[in-house]
Amino acid sequence: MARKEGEEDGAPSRVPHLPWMRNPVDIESFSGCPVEHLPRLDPRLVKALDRMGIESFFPVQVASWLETVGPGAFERDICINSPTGSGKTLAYALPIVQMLSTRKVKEVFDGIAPVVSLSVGSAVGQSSIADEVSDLIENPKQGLYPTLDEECVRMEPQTKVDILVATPGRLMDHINMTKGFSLEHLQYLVVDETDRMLREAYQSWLPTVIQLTRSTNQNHSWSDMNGKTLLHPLTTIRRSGAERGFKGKCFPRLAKIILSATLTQDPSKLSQLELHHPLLLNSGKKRYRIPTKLQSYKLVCKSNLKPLSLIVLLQELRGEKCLVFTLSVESSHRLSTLLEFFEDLPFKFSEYSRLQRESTRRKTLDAFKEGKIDVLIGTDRMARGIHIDGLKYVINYDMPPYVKTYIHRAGRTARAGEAGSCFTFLRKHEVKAFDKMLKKADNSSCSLHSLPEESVETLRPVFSSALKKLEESLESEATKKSKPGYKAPNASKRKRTIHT
Ligand SMILES: Nc1ncnc2c1ncn2[C@@H]1O[C@H](COP(=O)(O)OP(=O)(O)OP(=O)(O)O)[C@@H](O)[C@H]1O
Repeated sequence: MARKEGEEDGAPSRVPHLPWMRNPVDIESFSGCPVEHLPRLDPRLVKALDRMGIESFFPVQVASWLETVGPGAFERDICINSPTGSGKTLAYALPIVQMLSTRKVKEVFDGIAPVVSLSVGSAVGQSSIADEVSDLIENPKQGLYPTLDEECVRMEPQTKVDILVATPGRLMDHINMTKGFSLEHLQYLVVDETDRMLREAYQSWLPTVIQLTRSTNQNHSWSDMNGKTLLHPLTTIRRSGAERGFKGKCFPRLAKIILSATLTQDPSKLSQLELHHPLLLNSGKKRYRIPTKLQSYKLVCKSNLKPLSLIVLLQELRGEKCLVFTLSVESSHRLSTLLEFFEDLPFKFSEYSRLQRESTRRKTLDAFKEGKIDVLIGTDRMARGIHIDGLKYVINYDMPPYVKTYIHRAGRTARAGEAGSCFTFLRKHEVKAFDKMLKKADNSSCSLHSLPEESVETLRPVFSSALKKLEESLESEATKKSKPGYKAPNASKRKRTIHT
């Protein structure tokens, strides 16, 4: 039976299930490295990194480079378990861009088509599927192969990007429906946020991708009338150099990098990835690691006073950008509606929820990034993949259920070596469980933070009238929803875009 997230949160000393996880490469034994000192880095990439303001590499980036482009030569699939904000994106993007920039098939393409540099496409459901198709698929140009007998060659549309950034749902949409969309030349597969990706089946996206890439090189060669091969398709030469352990398996292989801040150890989940002699790069000794410059605080208060304590805490933070996490969309909505009935709060806040239209969510996030909103109230949906420059504070309005949840929520701050703080509201009886949960991670010390009682008390009179208004407001919303013909803001969108 598949384990739930919390069930595999073993004690710190627990021996990992899989032999290859027992002796990881310790990312912390690497130090940062100035960009120009990284061996074999293409000078064009040095310039690009300079334009991006990157002067030196973080340890995870150095470790990953050495195992892929460096002496490790990508002989093994790479599994990276490294904290939030530690720079995992560049740790895989840089080696892949460098390795693809020199691949043989590119030279072939360059010779026959006016494409010179690598192109990156996305299939993430942010634009319509039709727009994505036109960005990703090249329709055949007549006369591209003038020497071949037109009758022998069926010119099909084909994928025109070198690197595709995709969400599983949209990827599956293209696999199933887009003519000419093919993964048969895939050289590298990166699965970021691996633990989450493996938890969600997304129409079996992973077995499908692996299956589609397995039969490369064998299928289509073009023949003349006598069966003589005229031209092999423009297949990618996946890897050259030493390879290990390929008994009967396809070669060259599809090389993989998987990454997470909370990498699963569950063998049944990891086996779906069909990793090749995996090598684990791990940060520190423990399985979970909280960023070094993250300060954790707990605030103990009665549940009926939580909204007031939150307001007092937000007043203390003086309008600094802050994310507030609740356990459900309903409680996010309840909390933000309640706050609306407090006048003159010294911070601007907004709800951020999957119940809102995607366009509303995007506008809210932009306003937050631009500093027009100080506080976002939402659920764990905000805990993954969101990077907001200068975000210093995260508040767990509701206690996170698992240490992994804590790590991803808190990890929205204290990124890229910056300092940040995470506050967690707890009821008295939750304190013990919370302390125990945090102990599963490195750097888990957590101090008690108290709020001035008188500040909470001064808000009490407004609180009772705000609560009354809240109940009225929620009642009127419920009445609206129960009327025939009511359509939830994102109902139609959800139907069209599955699982993005
Ligand atoms: N070498 C570097 N120098 C300066 N900034 C960097 C460097 N590498 C990455 N960054 C910045 O650090 C931030 C965090 O990087 P990234 O999003 O890749 O972290 P992550 O490890 O993937 O985090 P998460 O697990 O939360 O997704 C980004 O703003 C990125 O631009």
